[in-house]
Amino acid sequence: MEQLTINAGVSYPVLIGENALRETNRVIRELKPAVTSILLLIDERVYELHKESVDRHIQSDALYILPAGEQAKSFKVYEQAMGAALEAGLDRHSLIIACGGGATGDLAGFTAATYMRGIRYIQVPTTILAHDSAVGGKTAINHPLGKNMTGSFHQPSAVIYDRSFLETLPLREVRSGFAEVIKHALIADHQFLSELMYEVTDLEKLDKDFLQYALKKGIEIKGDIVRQDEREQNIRAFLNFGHTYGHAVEAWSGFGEKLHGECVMIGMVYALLLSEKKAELTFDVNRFVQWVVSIGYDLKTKAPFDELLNLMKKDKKNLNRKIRFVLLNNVGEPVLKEIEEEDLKDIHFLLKRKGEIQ
Ligand SMILES: O=C(O)C(=O)C[C@@H](O)[C@H](O)[C@H](O)COP(=O)(O)O
Repeated sequence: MEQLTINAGVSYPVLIGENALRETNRVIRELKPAVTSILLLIDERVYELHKESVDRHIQSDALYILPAGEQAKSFKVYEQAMGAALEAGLDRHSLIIACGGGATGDLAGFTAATYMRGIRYIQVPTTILAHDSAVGGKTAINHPLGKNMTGSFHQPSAVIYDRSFLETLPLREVRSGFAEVIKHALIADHQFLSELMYEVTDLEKLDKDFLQYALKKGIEIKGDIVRQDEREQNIRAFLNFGHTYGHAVEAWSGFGEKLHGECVMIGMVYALLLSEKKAELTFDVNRFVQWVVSIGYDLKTKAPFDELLNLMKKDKKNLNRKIRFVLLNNVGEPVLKEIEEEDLKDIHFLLKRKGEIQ
């Protein structure tokens, strides 16, 4: 098992490896002040598939089962989770444990951030996607008008990433999560991207050790950015590469029809095409597109431009009503730029053509 430390205002460990879950009770015992009671918020599918090891290694005083996937990030489920915390009698020294993918972590983290104005929580991510969302303290729920519109920066006390959860992930979830790994490479590390493009030819047959290496690398890249800018005042926005258009597609399709990472991949290709036009990108975007299509990403979307534009107008990176995009001057050289609507429209139709001939 490997251990990383994230420094983002506070410091906390990320344990990553085959049997990381076994460390849960030790990690909790080491928290100061001592934890008085524990509420486990867990994704229903994860509980179905991993009940035995979860019950054995996570000793909670109360448990509340959340709907699987993005549906958990609603005001209704937030109210229910808050109710579960109140009924369990959590106090200010209690702990919430989030066991599930990105949506579970975001909902549980937001519940912890707001319960009695903030209590501690631990992330137990169970998906590839959550190597990203479990680290860095962004917690939120969705609004029909936009993704993650109600939220808070609230760092976890620890992240316990047991890779045995990943073995039961459906291929679509693997693909969705891997988009965020690719994002970390694109924004920060040319060499890492080359390794991914060379090694990953079939997402169904990912080598376990290579996957752990890639997840750790992604977490290190993210940790380094979050250490410098916890609250997204500047460079943390780079972690949002692919998310401006991606979140718009996700919200347009009603949160669920397409998975988050599937939308982020569409958004990243969009941002790469935009980077060719509005930044100095000379990287071979066509080769990248061929690779991602060959490993199963679908770049098609039926979303009409005007509706995506209205959603992008609500993006959290915007300033003074101007849409701002993370572009790349090169792989590993992100830049935040204001973009005009005409350019956004041109690239929307360029991406549509690429999607149709993929
Ligand atoms: O941690 C960040 O910062 C990110 O932007 C990472 C994203 O991959 C993640 O999906 C995040 O939750 C999106 O945040 P938002 O601010 O665009 O809602």
